[in-house]
Amino acid sequence: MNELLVDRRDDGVVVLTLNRPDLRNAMTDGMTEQWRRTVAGLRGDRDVRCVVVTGAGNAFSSGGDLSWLADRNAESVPDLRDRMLGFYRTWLSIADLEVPTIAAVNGAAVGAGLCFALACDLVYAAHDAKLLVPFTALGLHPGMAATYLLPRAAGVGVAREMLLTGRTLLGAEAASAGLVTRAFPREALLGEVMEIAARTAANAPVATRLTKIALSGGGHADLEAALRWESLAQPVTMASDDMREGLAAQRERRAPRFGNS
Ligand SMILES: C/C=C/C(=O)SCCNC(=O)CCNC(=O)[C@H](O)C(C)(C)COP(=O)(O)OP(=O)(O)OC[C@H]1O[C@@H](n2cnc3c(N)ncnc32)[C@H](O)[C@@H]1OP(=O)(O)O
Repeated sequence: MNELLVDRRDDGVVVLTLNRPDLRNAMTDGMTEQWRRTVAGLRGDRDVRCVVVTGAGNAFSSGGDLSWLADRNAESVPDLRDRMLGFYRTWLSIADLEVPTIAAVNGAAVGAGLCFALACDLVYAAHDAKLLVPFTALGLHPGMAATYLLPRAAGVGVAREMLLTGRTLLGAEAASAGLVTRAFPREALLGEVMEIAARTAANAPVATRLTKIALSGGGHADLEAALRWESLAQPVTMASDDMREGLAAQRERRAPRFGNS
């Protein structure tokens, strides 16, 4: 079974769909391996301008495969540690892509599935999507960088409540709490996300990649570090054909035609 669907569109947007709807897109070993190979193929591909991830059926992802977890009793902690590190790093490699990444959370996003969505640059959720991280209810310590990604997205208070009590947020509440970027009615979600992705993909590629790098460090950098980076990166784009094209398009009231560098 193809557990990860890949749709490459002409506008530079690639849509990756987790495809085990019968298990609510649980992250099985097969899907994890397909994800690893697919992301490796996208890395450095200059035709790709934006990556969208979503789930087939009515869920985004139900997270770790519960039947896999149930079979783990006999393995040693060091062996499991290696496997879990590989599992986390494979899925979170989405954060290493240089182009903008967008999660379209079309339904439930649970545990590792929610963390995976939060590793994207932008997270759009259906109003009624259930978002939760019930690790401790399953007798588990959080994984997939939950203790890093949740506080970073929504603040320590929201992260504490979700991780310690297991509280479920619906997409609309999650948007108010800052956990996700914005929420849309379920039937409108994918259309809205594809418009946002197309707009993002149409922006100047080098300027976009440099902006993503700046934002990923920017939250932690001090003002001086931000100014040092910007005073290097902005002149790089000032010297580019893309800026000349962007200014001409603005003057001529037309859509810009950026190069592929
Ligand atoms: C290391 C990583 C750890 C973690 O990620 S911890 C978190 C683990 N995940 C969970 O605890 C989520 C469990 N699933 C759910 O809460 C619900 O599902 C949903 C809210 C995601 C969706 O609810 P609904 O649409 O009502 O579906 P349904 O009837 O509960 O499930 C349909 C089928 O999907 C299987 N399934 C659901 N989640 C998982 C999973 N995470 N791993 C393996 N199978 C799963 C069920 O068992 C069932 O199967 P059948 O039709 O044979 O009864």
